Amino acid sequence: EKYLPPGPPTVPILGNAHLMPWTNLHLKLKEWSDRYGPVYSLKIGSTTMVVLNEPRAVHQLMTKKGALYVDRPVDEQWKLATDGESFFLAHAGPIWRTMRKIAGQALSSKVLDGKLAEIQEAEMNQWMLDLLNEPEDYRSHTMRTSTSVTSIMLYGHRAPRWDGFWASLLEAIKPGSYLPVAQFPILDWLPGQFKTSKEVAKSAYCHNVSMFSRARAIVDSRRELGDIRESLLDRLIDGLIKPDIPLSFSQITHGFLGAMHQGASETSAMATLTSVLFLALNPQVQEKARQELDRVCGVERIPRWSDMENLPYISCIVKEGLRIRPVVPNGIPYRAREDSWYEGMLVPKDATVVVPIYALHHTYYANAAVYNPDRYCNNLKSSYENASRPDYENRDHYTFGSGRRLCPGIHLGERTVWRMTAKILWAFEIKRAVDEHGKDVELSPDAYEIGMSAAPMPFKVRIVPRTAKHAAVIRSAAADIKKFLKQWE
Ligand code: HEM
Repeated sequence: EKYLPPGPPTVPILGNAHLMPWTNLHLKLKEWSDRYGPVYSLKIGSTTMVVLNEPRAVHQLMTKKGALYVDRPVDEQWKLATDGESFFLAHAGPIWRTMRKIAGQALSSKVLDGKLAEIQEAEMNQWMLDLLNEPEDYRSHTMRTSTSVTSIMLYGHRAPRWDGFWASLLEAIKPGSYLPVAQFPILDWLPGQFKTSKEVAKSAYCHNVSMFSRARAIVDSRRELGDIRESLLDRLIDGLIKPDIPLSFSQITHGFLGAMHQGASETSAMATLTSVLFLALNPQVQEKARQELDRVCGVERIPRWSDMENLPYISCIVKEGLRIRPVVPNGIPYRAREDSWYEGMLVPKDATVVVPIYALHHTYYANAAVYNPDRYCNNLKSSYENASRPDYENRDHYTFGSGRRLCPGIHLGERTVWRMTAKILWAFEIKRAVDEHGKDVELSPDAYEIGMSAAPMPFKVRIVPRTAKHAAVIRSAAADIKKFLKQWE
């Protein structure tokens, strides 16, 4: 005990459990770091949690000793809700390793930028048309587009409408709904009525299994009709991707593809909505982006991912949005496999290890609370390249996690947010909404709903085409892609 990192004073039995807040844990994790040091520990009953709010500690432990921090904490509630199969929470054994390898190959930058590039661009162009026609519904259009891109990649089916089956996959119950704080085992210390009941976890499991099974059934039926597509599931079924060890039907359908869909759709949409919010609050950033876009694409051409190297300021905007409001503010916790040491402090075997993404982003970046895309003008490497750079002090952000459990959708997530950011800025002005008296409607950069992920609460903005010419280009591009998109329905 005496070698543990410092932390708040404990009380008998509870340890620090009574100090855990019900909301805004991300702010508390930062506050404790300011008080007790960047690496600190908490006692939750008999368990130890170690928080690493320091780039050096994350590098030394999560990257250099990654094999020790590759597991997730063991939690009964998680097991009930996922049958122990979910990619997110799986024990880091052979099945998890097999899933990681398949995801790494299927969602590599090469695959995404090959045959699948055109369909991602087309979906985003459709999004622009939707914004043009129904700007007030920008939130649901953004969610539909993000979930559609994911279902095309995973299942070969797009979500043409917000009220159809493929969009409804987004309603798969997220870990956050049955794990409000269970990831930090405080719930075991609270009276029964406050606990997330086991029933909730079990019903999350049944709901998700039925959604993911239906997705699989749709793919199986279309394949029976000879319609074979370029999706991850199609390639798995055809043996074009060969798992190192055989995965059962349920492991592929629920634990792997289902979990990937859960991890993909909302995260990318929320990251884009954060950029929309901060861009509305910072018209000067929009103006600077437009100058770059006009120089590279003019009015005639919609920007594409292949323009990325020539549009560095767009990449800065994407990175700054991911930094200032990370989508998973407290990360997903890890479990220490063995005792290890950091600067004379013990991280004991079985400790829950937390990399507090929001706290890191708001401690180590100059004027961290200020939205300033320019901070990235000398760091245009991808998030993936940044995650493994040896000069860890210059890492762009931790929004996709750390170490060996780094988000396997990092390339797809980054591309989706980049494409949306470039296209919306090229085509539209994002203006503050005005009320009936002509006054700006209040926009708060802090109005977020925070559970396991952080989602900006619905906010009002006006999304206005920059010129009639821009609107015409959107309409003509959308007419061209209608037929192309049809083949994914
Ligand atoms: C902006 C978009 C995204 C963000 C911010 C994001 C963030 C994260 C974070 C923070 C983690 C935890 C990493 C860790 O434990 O260190 C994670 C894990 C994961 N993400 Fe993402 N993600 C995004 C997009 C995606 C996409 C597009 C997919 C799949 C197509 C995906 C699938 C997953 C999966 C399966 C895991 C669990 C991996 C494991 O435990 O081994 N995510 N993501």
